Amino acid sequence: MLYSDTIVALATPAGTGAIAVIRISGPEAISLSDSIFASVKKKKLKQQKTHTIHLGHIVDNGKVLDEALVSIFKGPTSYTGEDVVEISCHGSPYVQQQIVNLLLRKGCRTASAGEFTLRAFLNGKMDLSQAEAVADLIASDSAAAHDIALQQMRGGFSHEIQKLREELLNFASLIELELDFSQEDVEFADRTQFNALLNKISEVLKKLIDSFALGNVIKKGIPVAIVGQPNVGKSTLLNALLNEERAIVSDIAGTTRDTVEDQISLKGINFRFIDTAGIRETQDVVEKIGIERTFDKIDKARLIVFLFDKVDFDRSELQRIQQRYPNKQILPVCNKMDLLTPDQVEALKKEIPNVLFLSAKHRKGIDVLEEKLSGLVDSGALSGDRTIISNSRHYDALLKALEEIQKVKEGMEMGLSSDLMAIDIRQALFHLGEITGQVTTDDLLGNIFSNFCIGK
Ligand SMILES: Nc1nc2c(c(=O)[nH]1)N(C=O)[C@@H](CNc1ccc(C(=O)N[C@@H](CCC(=O)O)C(=O)O)cc1)CN2
Ligand SMILES: Nc1nc2c(ncn2[C@@H]2O[C@H](COP(=O)(O)OP(=O)(O)OP(=O)(O)O)[C@@H](O)[C@H]2O)c(=O)[nH]1
Ligand SMILES: [Mg+2]
Repeated sequence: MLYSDTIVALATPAGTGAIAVIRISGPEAISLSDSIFASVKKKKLKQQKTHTIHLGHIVDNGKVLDEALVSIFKGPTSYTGEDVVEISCHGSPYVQQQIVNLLLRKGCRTASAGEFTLRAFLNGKMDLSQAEAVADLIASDSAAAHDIALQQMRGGFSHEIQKLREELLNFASLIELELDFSQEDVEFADRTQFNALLNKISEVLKKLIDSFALGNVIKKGIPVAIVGQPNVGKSTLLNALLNEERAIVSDIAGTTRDTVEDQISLKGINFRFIDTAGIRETQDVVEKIGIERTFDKIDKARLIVFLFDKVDFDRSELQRIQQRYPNKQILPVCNKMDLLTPDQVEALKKEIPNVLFLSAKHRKGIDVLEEKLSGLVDSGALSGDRTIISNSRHYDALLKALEEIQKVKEGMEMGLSSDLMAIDIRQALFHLGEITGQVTTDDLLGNIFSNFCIGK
């Protein structure tokens, strides 16, 4: 047992609810609970089996505070690996506070953010990437982000990394052993097998690294900038997409000054739409700042909806944006189709092959745009078992691990001596271990768990 103190925290949100859950973990969890709980069956929790629930009263100095259900989980078969007790009490803030205070008086300590999960990690109940996934799962607000977190929580990719790391560790030991026999020129580590392992590891690492572009974007929501000249209907389109009068619309060119943004989920993926100030030459100081912000937002966006509203729109503006952002997906969209003749529509279609038509004001064609946007996200990558990483800490560690693996491979090809190769292998092992938590520092753990909720 790593910890000698017993921690307590409210596991449900503060405030009034039907029921609130108070969570206790540590060596004294059961005895402390016994000291404040009188079960209707008159049996002590200590005598009860793990994973059982008991009805009774929470009593403070002979005074009944609440009727409650108490669940017990005996270590090591619990979430944290320690003895855990959960008190489900009535959800009044007063009752919650009284019970927590009572437990503090009896000798519990207030849990810090994420401390239950930190203990689960330190007690070997989960590895670090699984613990991080718990926080991601709680924070996930779209189906896709939820899927990624859940997969990671189940150990999807950390088990794979762990296995590869062990195989690499094996070779490291053999190669280090060769150092002891350096006079005799022996090779304990089969170089062909070792090379095959290095290739396998690089392949896995590369796949995971590539998945980050999508994973990160899914976690944060895909930023889509709506840009175009003043008055083309950008704010109207934002409102239509959000189904809410979010941005001010008027027939005065230059209405939107500051950017306005909001999220919606399309087919389980979050998109963050950013309405921007219309681009034009202007002497207005405030409008100028707004237009600068438009370009800042385009820099950060992943997709650009270029909106225009008439047949004779300024083609040079579209070209300028295409030239300035050659690596971004730009979607030309023609608004106010209600004002166009069928001939004009046909002509535009011919000129701009992938153009979409809609009428933001009349909410026509919005579904086509939505369809198109969600189609642009590589949905094939989302379905199936492919692992997607979404955590930048993992991404950094994977990049560094891959770099070291490449060094080892190059070293082998150049016939580098075992001692130098061993150093690079150790580095690779270090970075792989950072992901699963086999290598940690207090700083790192502090960083990760302080972002959790209290009670988690
Ligand atoms: N009331 C409650 N609900 C909860 C949690 C919790 O801690 N309490 N969880 C917290 O996040 C999640 C469930 N996760 C859990 C994971 C493991 C164990 C557990 O007791 N594991 C044991 C024994 C498993 C068994 O054999 O039944 C173990 O792993 O050894 C409990 C909850 C979501 N819902
Ligand atoms: N006929 C028609 N008018 C539209 C349509 N969409 C928007 N409008 C009108 O176009 C005018 C400008 O709309 P906004 O949404 O404010 O335009 P904007 O692009 O945000 O303009 P700035 O913020 O000034 O850059 C308003 O009068 C809208 O009602 C449409 O589909 N058809
Ligand atoms: Mg506007």
